[in-house]
Amino acid sequence: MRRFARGFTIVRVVLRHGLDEVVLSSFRHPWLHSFTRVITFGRRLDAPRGVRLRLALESLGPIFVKFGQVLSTRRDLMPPDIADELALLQDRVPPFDPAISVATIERAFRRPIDQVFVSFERTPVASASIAQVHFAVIRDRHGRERDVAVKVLRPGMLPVIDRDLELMGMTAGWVERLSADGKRLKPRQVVAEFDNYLHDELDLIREAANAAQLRRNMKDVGLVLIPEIFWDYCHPDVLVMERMNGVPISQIARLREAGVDIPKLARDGVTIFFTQVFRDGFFHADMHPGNIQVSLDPDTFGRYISLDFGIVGTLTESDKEYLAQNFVAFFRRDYKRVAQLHIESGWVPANTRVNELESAIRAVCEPYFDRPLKEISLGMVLLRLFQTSRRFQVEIQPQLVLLQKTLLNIEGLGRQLDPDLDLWSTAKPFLEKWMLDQLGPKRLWRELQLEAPRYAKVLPELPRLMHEYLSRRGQGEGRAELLALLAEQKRTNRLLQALIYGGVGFLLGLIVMQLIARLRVF
Ligand SMILES: Nc1ncnc2c1ncn2[C@@H]1O[C@H](COP(=O)(O)OP(=O)(O)OP(=O)(O)O)[C@@H](O)[C@H]1O
Repeated sequence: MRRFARGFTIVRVVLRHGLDEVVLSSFRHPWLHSFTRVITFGRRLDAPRGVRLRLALESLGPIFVKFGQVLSTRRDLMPPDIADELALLQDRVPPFDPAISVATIERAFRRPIDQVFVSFERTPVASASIAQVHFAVIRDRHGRERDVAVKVLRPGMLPVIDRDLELMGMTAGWVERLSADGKRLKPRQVVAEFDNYLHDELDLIREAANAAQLRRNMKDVGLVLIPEIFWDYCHPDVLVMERMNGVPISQIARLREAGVDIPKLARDGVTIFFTQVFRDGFFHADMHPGNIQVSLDPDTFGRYISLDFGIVGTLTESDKEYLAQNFVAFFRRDYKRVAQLHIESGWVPANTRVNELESAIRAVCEPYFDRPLKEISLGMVLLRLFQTSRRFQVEIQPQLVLLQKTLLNIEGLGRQLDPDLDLWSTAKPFLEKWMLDQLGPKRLWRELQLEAPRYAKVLPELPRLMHEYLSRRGQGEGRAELLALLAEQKRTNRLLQALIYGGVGFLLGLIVMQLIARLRVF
């Protein structure tokens, strides 16, 4: 019954905001259009479609707002006017009663709150649809008091999320079946991805693990601080981490006044991003200014502070390699190579014609080279490439979409800090060094080291494996082949030995003759 009522509310909101025009525009069933025209007779719609969609999602509640935020990053699927409007969605909800935070913590740790924390601030510092943050003090393993931030999950979210997701899934099914664009847009897949993403966000242990991994990765870079996780105080519903004290990155005037080198800050942001992406293949993918602060503490002055680790992106070795090569080929204007890389990496179907893709990519990229390099937005180039790929039946990989979104965030942030920031010259030495590492002896040595334990295990087993193989193959052809091979190998070895001994003997002979000749001279 509840599901029915919720479904009814959704239809009402869709009709009130005139979204039937958007939803039904590609539907092939004329009776649906006539029917909605009749039931919405006399309706006036003044705002553009993107604004109406944003307002509708806001009125449907936080889960739909989150859905809109996720959709805004899928610029490979959304028309630009809608994506821009969805990007304005704010996850603003009133805080929940602190008594609920306390109850959640007490349930998680099965102790009264004053036995969990030395002190706990009931008024939250921030509140969003999924969680709320409070400050507190704990006693760590060494008995020291530590200031912490406590993230508490909003209770009862799971059933609400599941109900809304079920309705979204149902609607996506209709769109896929009835809309002419259904096959390309893959709405059911989009909802399934959102489902995964939301359920991940409901597990704060996962977020804590992301933070711990990023902190370890970034330790030697010395440009960014990531809160320490207090694992003894973590639970799927509660995350306790070091409390950070920084100035929000958006307060540039305050940072400048405090003496922070702002252009360096912009360059450091790019370095951090490229290190996370290309060195580690593990990057913070929610880099909006609300999650970034700058430290003014004398020991860590001018360093970034990263917060909120709910969304991270991961890249495989081959993704990283192809991306780096793409960037380098792009800056050399080698569009053929860019096209070949897209095919080799499997980002476009193998039967794509290189020259067609090459000329489409040229049309995307060439206009950028009329501008100074510092004005080229790599995020924008990637976005255009994705849009071009749509014509080539490409299914954009989710990790690349996350990367492109983060790149846009970083560029936006960097240029806000320093309008003269030249992203390419900041990134180029990094990428070139990385490529050298990938292809050079360092990489070979690293791979040998990685493989060594496997060889160490396999080598002593080799005679046994050989024997097993021979007995399995019995006296048949296989055995004869193998024996022939072994005989051949023995012959080759003998030949090599003869050559080496012969060569060494010849050299020794030459040296002795030279010595005798010299002795004669003296
Ligand atoms: N370790 C911390 N130290 C100090 N303040 C923190 C810390 N973690 C979070 N905060 C504060 O809480 C706010 C919200 O935190 P966070 O972004 O992690 O929550 P969220 O629920 O994921 O919010 P949103 O989804 O809106 O980004 C931060 O902007 C910051 O002000």
